[in-house]
Amino acid sequence: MTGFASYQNEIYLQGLGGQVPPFTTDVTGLEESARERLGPGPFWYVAGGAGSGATVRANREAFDRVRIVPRMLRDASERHLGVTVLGTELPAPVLLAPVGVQSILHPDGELASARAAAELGVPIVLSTASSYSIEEVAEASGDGPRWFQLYWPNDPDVCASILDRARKAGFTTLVVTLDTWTLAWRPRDLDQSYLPFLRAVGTAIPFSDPAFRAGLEKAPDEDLPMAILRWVQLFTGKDKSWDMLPFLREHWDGPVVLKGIQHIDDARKAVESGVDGIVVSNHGGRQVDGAVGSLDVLPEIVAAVGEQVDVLFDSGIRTGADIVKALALGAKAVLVGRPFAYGLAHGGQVGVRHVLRSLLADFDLTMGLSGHRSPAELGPDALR
Ligand SMILES: Cc1cc2nc3c(=O)[nH]c(=O)nc-3n(C[C@H](O)[C@H](O)[C@H](O)COP(=O)(O)O)c2cc1C
Ligand SMILES: O=C(O)C(=O)c1ccccc1
Repeated sequence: MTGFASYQNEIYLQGLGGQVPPFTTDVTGLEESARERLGPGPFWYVAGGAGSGATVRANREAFDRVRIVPRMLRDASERHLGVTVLGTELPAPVLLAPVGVQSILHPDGELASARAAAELGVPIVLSTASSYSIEEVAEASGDGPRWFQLYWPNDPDVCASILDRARKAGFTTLVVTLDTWTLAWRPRDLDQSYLPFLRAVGTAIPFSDPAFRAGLEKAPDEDLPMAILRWVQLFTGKDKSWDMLPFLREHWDGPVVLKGIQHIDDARKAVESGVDGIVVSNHGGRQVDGAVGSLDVLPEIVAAVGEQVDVLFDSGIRTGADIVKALALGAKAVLVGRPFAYGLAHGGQVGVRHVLRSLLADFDLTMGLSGHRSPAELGPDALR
């Protein structure tokens, strides 16, 4: 076995010396064990969804309705899983999704996940709601590939300043999240009155930003409530529209990707507005309750715009088979959210690395055993 699948051999061989993996290799089982490790606030902040949780369930049900049809005697023993997406070379078509406030899961937060991702060459997408600054995460990420996720602040000077810092710190691609201009009704968080930002977690990027600080009379550590208030005002987006996208182009010289697309008309608008890619995502079911499963809309969006822009996918990826399914339906790459967040909760950098290696090994083996040597060989005919 080659590549990521070698993690399987490594685990079995270590077993001969009496060693077992740091925690489960079943990524679908991580939520349960994270619940035992985390307090109810952080656990439900990650695991919860909008409203009744119907969209979280719809995301998984969409995967369950699609099945892989394996092919035999095609010599898929050697696989090449690498892809180039928007100018970034990926060892496999997988990125770490932007996940904010990671220090609620482990004190090393984004630094740990950046280090784990860099070890494997997997890109991170750093959230605007990071618990560490852009520059701190860039240092942890080292030579690792890194993209930056923007929550678009209402103040253009703050926006330009954050983008400037991200570019200077080696972030190559900009991912603009459109679906979270305010937080959804999230009963699991509301019942506990648990919101990390109001405790100044996930505010490191603006709090360390000169343009943000210029709008404050006192530094954030001298008047925390005021700084938090300004943070809320800045990131509760009121005034965004399609015709404002050129502003981002002016302030970013790399590829621009819109995250949170679910409707084909919005996918077409994204293309018309000249962006380079989209992420078909419903934010892991955290924003609109009762929404369609993200995988359900992927094929129609790929059919509408897949020739013009790179279509990425997230929401519900938990196994190697899920990655195969999303790629077969036309995604160029997938983003993984909660699984790596649970890995972080289980053991910082080592935990994220273990989750990523498990998921990638599972993907590698599922590719081979279903008769596919590379992502390019996957199409709708691989599925039923
Ligand atoms: C705890 C948590 C925090 C998140 N924070 C952000 C964020 O700051 N920015 C963003 O664009 N998406 C954020 N997301 C959404 C993820 O990027 C991604 O769309 C989603 O987690 C994918 O679904 P999955 O968790 O089922 O893989 C967050 C998700 C979780 C679970
Ligand atoms: O919780 C989320 O889903 C999310 O995207 C977010 C929004 C603002 C700050 C941190 C995370």
